[in-house]
Parts: sequence; C-alpha cells; structure tokens
Amino acid sequence: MALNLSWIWNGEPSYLYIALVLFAAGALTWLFSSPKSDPREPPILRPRIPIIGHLLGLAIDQAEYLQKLSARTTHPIFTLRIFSGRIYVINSPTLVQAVYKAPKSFSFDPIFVDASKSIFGLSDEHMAIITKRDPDADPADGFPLSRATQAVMHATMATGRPLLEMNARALNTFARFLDTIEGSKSVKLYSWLFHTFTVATAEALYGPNNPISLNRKLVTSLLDFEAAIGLLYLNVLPSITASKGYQARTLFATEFKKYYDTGRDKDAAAIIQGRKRVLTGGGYSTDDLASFDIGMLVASTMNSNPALFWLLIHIYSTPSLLSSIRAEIQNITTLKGANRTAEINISALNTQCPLLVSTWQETLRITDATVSSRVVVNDTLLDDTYLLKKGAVIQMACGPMHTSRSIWGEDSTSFNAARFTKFNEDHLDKSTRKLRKQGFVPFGGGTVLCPGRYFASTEIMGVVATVVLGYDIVGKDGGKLVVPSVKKQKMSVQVKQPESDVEVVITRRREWEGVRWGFDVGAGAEEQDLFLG
Ligand code: HEM
Repeated sequence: MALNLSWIWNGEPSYLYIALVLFAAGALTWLFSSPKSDPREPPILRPRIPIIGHLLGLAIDQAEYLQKLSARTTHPIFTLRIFSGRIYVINSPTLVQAVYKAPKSFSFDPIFVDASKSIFGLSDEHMAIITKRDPDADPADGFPLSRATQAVMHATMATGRPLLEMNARALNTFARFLDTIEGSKSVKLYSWLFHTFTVATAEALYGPNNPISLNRKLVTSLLDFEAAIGLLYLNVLPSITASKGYQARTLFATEFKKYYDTGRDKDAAAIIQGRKRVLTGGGYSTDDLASFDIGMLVASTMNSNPALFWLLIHIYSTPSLLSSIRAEIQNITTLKGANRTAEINISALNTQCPLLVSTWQETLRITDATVSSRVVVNDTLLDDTYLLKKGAVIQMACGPMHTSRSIWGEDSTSFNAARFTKFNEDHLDKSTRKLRKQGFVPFGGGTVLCPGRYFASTEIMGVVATVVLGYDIVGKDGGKLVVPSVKKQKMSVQVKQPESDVEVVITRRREWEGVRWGFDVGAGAEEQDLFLG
C-alpha cells in the first residue's frame, strides 16, 4: 500500500508535533509494507539523514526543501521515498506540461477531497454531495459538481468587458482609501496594502454588503485562517490545535450564511453568482455554500496581497523604473471634468504599458513559488520514459523552474524588470521561448489553472498604476525603498511573503492634489499581451 503524502505539503514550518505524527504514521506503514522501486521509475534522491531526512526537510523547510533538493540534482524528475510512500518531484517544464495535459492519469481530485473535508470542516453529507458521480461515468472524469464549478468560475472570469468592470469595482474601492491621503501618510506598507486591498477584492467579488466590508476586523480573522491552514489540514482536534483558524472558519461560515440568506449576494460578481447557481443546483444548502467562501477569499487575496507589495516595492526601489512606468501610465490617463477626475484606462494596461506588464511578470517569476500537486491514478509512463506508480504524489515546484539558469540565463536569480518585454523576448531563440512559456507557471496549470489570473493581474497593475502616478513613497527616513528579504515559504502559500514589513511615507504628488481617481474600462475587448499560463 502506498501512502498518500499530499497532506504533508500544507503544514506550517518546524512543527515537531507534525513531524512526530508523520513519523509515527509512516513508521507503522513502513513496518507492514516497503515496496521495491521499478528501474523505470525516476531516480531516487536519498536524504542526507537516512530514513527520516526527507520528512524532516519537508516539515522544517517546506517548499524550500524542494528547491534545495532540485539544486542537488540535474535529473528533470526524481523520486523521494518516505517509508512506503513515493513523491515524484518534477523540475522540467516539458514534464510539468505533460502532467497538466493528462488529468485522467494525474489527478488533483484526491487532494481536493482531503483538503475540502479537513480545511473547511465539511460534514459527511456535504462531502457526499461534492463527490457524487454518475454510476455509469468513468471515475477518471472526476466529480461532476466540482468540474461544473470550475467551468463556471473560468467562464465568468474570462477576459472581456464584464471582467474589466469587476476590476473597476475593486479599483474604485481601493481609490476610496487613496482619496483620503492628502499630504502625507505614514504606514507599514505590507499591512496597509493588506487591509485596503482585501476589502477592495472582497467588494469586487461579493458586492458592497459583504461580511468584510461591513466588518473590517474580519481581515484579521482571514489572516488567522490562512496561518492555520496546515494544522486544519492535519485535522487532529482542530478546535484545540488550530484554535484561531478554527474560530475564523466558523465565524466566516456564519457571516456568509447570513449574507446569502438575506439576499446580499444580488450585487455579487458573476463568479459568485454562477458558483451559487451551480452548487445549489447540485444540492447545496446555504450552509454548505457559506462554508467554502472563506476559501474563495483566501484564494483571491492571499497571493494577490504579497504580489502587489512586491511589484510596488520593486518599482519604488528603482527610480529609473518608476519614472518609465509613470510615463506609460500618464499616456493612458485622462483628466476630466471640473471636479478633476483622473481616469485611467485599465483596458490599455496590458496593451500600452509594456514595461509595467513585464515588471509584473518578472515579479511573479521571482516571488511566486507555487507547488502544484497531483496523485498518480494508475501506473503511467510519463513522456514515454518515466514509470510513475499508482498512489504516488507528484510535486511540481515552480521555484526551481522560475529560477533555472538554463531557462532564464545568467541573471536567472536577479530581478530584471524588462525581461518580459517584446524587445527582449524577440532576441530569444525559438526553443528558449518555448521553454520559458512552459516553465512559467505562477498560476498553476491544467485542470487547476487559477481562474482569477486575469482579474488579479489587472487589479494589481491598476492599483500600482494609480499609486505610481499619484504618489511618492519613501522610507520613514526619507530614503529610497529597499526590497526586504523573503520569509520561509509555507507549502500552502503560492506567492512568498516579506520577512518584515516596511515603514513608509506616502505623499500625494503636487500635480495630482485634489484629484479623484476613476477607471475607464474602454472597449474591454482588447487582446491581452500578458502570458499567464
Ligand atoms: C497573484 C495572484 C494569484 C496567484 C499567484 C494565484 C495562484 C493560483 C494557483 C497557483 C492556483 C492553483 C493551485 C494548485 O495548483 O494547487 C490557483 C487556484 C485558484 N485560484 Fe488563484 N491566484 C491568484 C489570484 C486569484 C484570485 C484573485 C482569485 C479569485 C478571484 C483566485 C481564485 C482561485 C481559485 C478559485 C482557484 C482554485 C481553482 C480550482 O480549484 O480549479 N486566484 N491560484
């Protein structure tokens, strides 16, 4: 019997407790079965400390352990044996794409089921609804209700005018916070962005009467939940071992139930309304529906918030980059009316601001370190070469691919704002261009590709455009901003977070004093230059 090791991957760092539970569970399994490797399987990478080394590495270093292991080998895929379980770690863009393209052989469903039950605390009745299948259907087709939910999320978040209108709603909310800055304001940048941007995103998704807009203190509860995801996933007495996260989960479920029961979702975005339509059609009550909304809020803010922070700080720490991007934004902004509204054309962000778009992609390349997981459904030959055994977990860490010298060149680990501009990409040979497209996966891929990727990109670039145009930001000592180091990355987090917050002074630029910010969605049908997977 092979162990499903996926649950290791969402834990918190250095929990001796987790390591002990893992060790006990694994040792028992090991005693009873220790299947041999097949020579066609990917090569085994042995731990530096025999038997428990990988387990400790994962418990302590989390996602960074995969980066460290990848640096030790040139193999495009390798096997970690932990007791009787197998993890296949893939570093190669080509192999990652091959996994994404074969969802019937490499499934996300077992992880989705485990995670849904434990992280969101779903009842058995609720799980029975999610996992219901047509008895005649091929089990490899997955769960119809979850496929229909994914389909509606992607359809409602596709590029076009409705999505830009949703973006404009987020930006108008954010602008309300900016409008209050006349003169100067001192803030801790990460925390300030977190609190303002989360409200803006919640409002775009759920309308003005969403639980967070009505009670801003809930932003802190969202943070409590996010911090506890690893322990909630372990699901060992969660009300005690993950008490803050558990309480936050209960609180959000109660608040969202009220939200739906009082019809406040009438102003919600199409994604929320579409999801409700599909899930209630499949048998969900409002209790069931509400127990998942904390997940939607986490998905829509926990990566966007740090990504916004990194994009801003990279721009403000390089004065020449700041002035070039300012010039791009100036070109798509019109000053209107007697009350001086500066209207930024957000549909032109992707098409007329190449340096901003490139800086955004470079920010994702450097700070996004998603680890996508799949479970092998049946023994399968990957790329006609590697035998992957049923029940094993596949881990595709984008960190090693995003920083690979063979893909990105000598400066692969440095921030190069112009890396993704057409000018630089045109100089690449065809095979490098293809490798970069395959190996740039900040939003995952295949059946679990992020439906929010276009929304997040325009939302983040729109906020940055407004701030860059209208405000100067300096450190509290008056000096240029400095990019802080990153915090050790948890498995549950895609975009890395800063090690420490940065105290800054934000000052409205003289020529924009008294101006209010507006957002024009233009024709809304312009093609996106942005490559997001
Ligand atoms: C910079 C911002 C974002 C990043 C880097 C990001 C990244 C990702 C990644 C990597 C995944 C796949 C996870 C996996 O493979 O296990 C994912 C899934 C998802 N994301 Fe995003 N995301 C971002 C913003 C958003 C936003 C704004 C929304 C909602 C409006 C959103 C909604 C979702 C949802 C619902 C899923 C699950 C999809 C499914 O189950 O099929 N994300 N995201």
